[in-house]
Amino acid sequence: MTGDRFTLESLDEIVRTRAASEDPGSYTARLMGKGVPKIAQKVGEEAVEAAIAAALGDKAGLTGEAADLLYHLLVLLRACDLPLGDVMEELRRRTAQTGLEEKASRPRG
Ligand SMILES: N=c1c2ncn([C@@H]3O[C@H](COP(=O)(O)OP(=O)(O)OP(=O)(O)O)[C@@H](O)[C@H]3O)c2ncn1[C@@H]1O[C@H](COP(=O)(O)O)[C@@H](O)[C@H]1O
Repeated sequence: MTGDRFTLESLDEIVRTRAASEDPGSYTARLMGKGVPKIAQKVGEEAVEAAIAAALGDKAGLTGEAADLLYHLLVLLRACDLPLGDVMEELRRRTAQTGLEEKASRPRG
């Protein structure tokens, strides 16, 4: 049974609907209204909080911070008009090689 499966795509669909809503009670709509730089800042903050929770061995904290991070990343992708599917396709493409092979194929900066 897959009907009740909750995936990143499910959350992305919720974000899409709420971002387009003009509901004053929607955090998503309010955040979208603040623009890309503010949303990007939130992603950075949530990433740091998740990293700190992990470093402290705080598994419950990491669960919450990782959820915050993934949610805010989806809002950022939407604000940048970058479909989640494009990111998933990039991840799918990388499954053809190991992580170290992929790293070696990156242009050197
Ligand atoms: N998954 C989430 C989710 N995770 C975290 N958050 C919000 O992200 C915020 C992060 O908290 P912070 O303390 O870091 O930020 P803050 O102080 O509230 O905000 P700033 O003043 O820093 O901008 C909190 O307000 C959380 O409620 C989320 N808000 C919404 N969702 C999902 O989006 C759906 C739609 O939400 P609305 O758009 O609010 O209807 C919800 O039903 C959920 O499924």
